[in-house]
Amino acid sequence: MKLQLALDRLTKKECFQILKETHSHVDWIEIGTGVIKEYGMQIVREIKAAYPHKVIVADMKTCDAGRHEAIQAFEAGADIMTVMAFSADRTITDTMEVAKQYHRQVMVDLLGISDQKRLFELESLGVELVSLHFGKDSQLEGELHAGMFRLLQGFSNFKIAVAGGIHLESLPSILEHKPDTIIVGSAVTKAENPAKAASKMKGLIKEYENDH
Ligand SMILES: O=C([C@H](O)CO)[C@H](O)[C@H](O)COP(=O)(O)O
Repeated sequence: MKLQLALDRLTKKECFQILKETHSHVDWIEIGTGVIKEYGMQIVREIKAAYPHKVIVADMKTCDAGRHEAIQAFEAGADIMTVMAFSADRTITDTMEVAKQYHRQVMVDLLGISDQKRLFELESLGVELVSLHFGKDSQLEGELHAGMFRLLQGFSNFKIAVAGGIHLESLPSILEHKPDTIIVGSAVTKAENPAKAASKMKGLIKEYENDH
């Protein structure tokens, strides 16, 4: 299982400081949507240049103009870009077509999707990687819960990432669902000691993998 660190609501200086402290504990680095909106594709370029061996996820949250935005992300050095599951099919297939040309990947963000019908459609579009996502604003009124994994029941072909306010206490119950990637933002970036928080997260993941 990979640990993906999401850099959200941070200045560029803070992003680099947190990466300096945590990079050895994380597998994938996500440049958050808000950070991209603040600094543009340049920050994706700079983080890829600083961490060339890490998988860089540009959280574009593309919902239209898929071809253009996928090119933007991959040209900037992203290994994975995100597109919203509620987008038009054509938006999703265009991003995947560009990804194929660049030998990169697309992560389809399931934020707001609660019906398996869309999952069947995504499967038939050839989607390979999805992220189960409990949004930041919803986190003000609740928590990512195990029931959300029901959406993906029966879909063995998807690689699954999971995100949404995951913290040290909630991580063990998420691990039980064996996602391929665990996305963690605030629990690390807002921690008093981000390195310690990331190392504990990675430690729990490794421990679970050793035991199962
Ligand atoms: O995608 C995200 C969210 O929509 C804000 O842009 C976050 O990267 C994702 O939710 C992980 O962050 P935390 O919820 O803070 O763990």
